[in-house]
Amino acid sequence: MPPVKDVYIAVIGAGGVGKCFLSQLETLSNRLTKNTSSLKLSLVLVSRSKKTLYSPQYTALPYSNLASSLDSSTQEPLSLPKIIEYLAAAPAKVVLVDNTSSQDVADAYPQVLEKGISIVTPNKKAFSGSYKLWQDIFSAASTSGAKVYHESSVGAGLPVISTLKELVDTGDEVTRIEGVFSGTMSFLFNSFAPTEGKGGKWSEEVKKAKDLGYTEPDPRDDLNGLDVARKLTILARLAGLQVESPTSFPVQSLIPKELESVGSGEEFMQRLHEFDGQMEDVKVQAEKEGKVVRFVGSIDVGKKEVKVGLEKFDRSHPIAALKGSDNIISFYTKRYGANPLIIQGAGAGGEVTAMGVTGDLIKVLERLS
Ligand SMILES: NC(=O)C1=CN([C@@H]2O[C@H](COP(=O)(O)OP(=O)(O)OC[C@H]3O[C@@H](n4cnc5c(N)ncnc54)[C@H](OP(=O)(O)O)[C@@H]3O)[C@@H](O)[C@H]2O)C=CC1
Ligand SMILES: N[C@@H](CC=O)C(=O)O
Ligand code: NA
Repeated sequence: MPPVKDVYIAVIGAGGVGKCFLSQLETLSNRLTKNTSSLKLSLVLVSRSKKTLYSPQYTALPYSNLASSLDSSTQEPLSLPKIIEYLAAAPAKVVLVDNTSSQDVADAYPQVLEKGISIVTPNKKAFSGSYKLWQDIFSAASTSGAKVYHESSVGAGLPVISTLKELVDTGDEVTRIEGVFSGTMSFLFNSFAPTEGKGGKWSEEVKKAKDLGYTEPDPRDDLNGLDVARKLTILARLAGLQVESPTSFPVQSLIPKELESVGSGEEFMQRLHEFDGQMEDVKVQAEKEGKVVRFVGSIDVGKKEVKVGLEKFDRSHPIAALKGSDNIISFYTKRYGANPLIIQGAGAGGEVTAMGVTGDLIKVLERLS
């Protein structure tokens, strides 16, 4: 039997996605042990915004009661530089799993990768931040040999990024990418403006989307179009466009003007119902044309144009007929011709997002030398 190779796993962020990931990690770890794999995964650190639980000697943390052990941890919370220092000193390969939506954590990826620590993440901030950060991340990874995967940053666990990379790497020419890229927006419009029936109140549907774990930690990041703009920035860059940032192209915001300067997400949620009439008008306008309204995005690679916003669709259109939090993403390419390659399914939710993260971890494990 080959000697057992240790791989240490550190998880930052234990919210909706993070908790599901930890449970999938436990299953993966047990499966490797049961199959007498040559790999042994040890969870050595878990952290939330104000709590850290870690193993100073890199022995594996137990999975039982992990959430409560983290909540009641009396260990001094480690700052990001301290976490990187701790992981860099580990006596084996390390994978950092970033399950936050933190820009600070994202900004540290180049330093993490430089130290040979691989990264898997659903966090969009690193790959849709400045173009310089994007370049620094991939150059640090190629210099150190560390791996970086972010499948769940677009379309949650749906194989969107891996598919686009394969189209590009095998020499296909991607001409256009379009569709519904937000689980939250999909859920909102499918329930607020359904193809049949009346639909619910806008603010109540927003609350439901938040309770179901579809929204960003602050739902305004979905409603202002920025979450979709981030995803399109990532896809456009992978398709070869040098998009500077998610604010460098037209993005329609659904935040009522009157609430743009509201300080907290909580206050925003409390006051949103005052402006339900605005979205109702948009819905009625589309209905007068026999259509429904949906929030979509598109990338025209040839024209170098990216845009995000509301559009009206016939009720029979595949985008109008989506259900739940489903995304639909169409890749138009030279090889696929007039009939695009289409990916459709749940685009938000803890379990499906964590699946993309765990899948990425498996890819890293397969590639670690
Ligand atoms: N939810 C979904 O359907 C999808 C989410 N994603 C992405 O997954 C990521 C996680 O989303 P989700 O789980 O829903 O969000 P949550 O708000 O539920 O969880 C975020 C977690 O990150 C922790 N956190 C935030 N900042 C820091 C920090 N600086 N250091 C340590 N921990 C931190 C929070 O700590 P605390 O618990 O203390 O607040 C919390 O545990 C986001 O990037 C999101 O965009 C991607 C696709 C789909
Ligand atoms: N808030 C996002 C979560 C996944 O990226 C969405 O609704 O799509
Ligand atoms: Na994905």
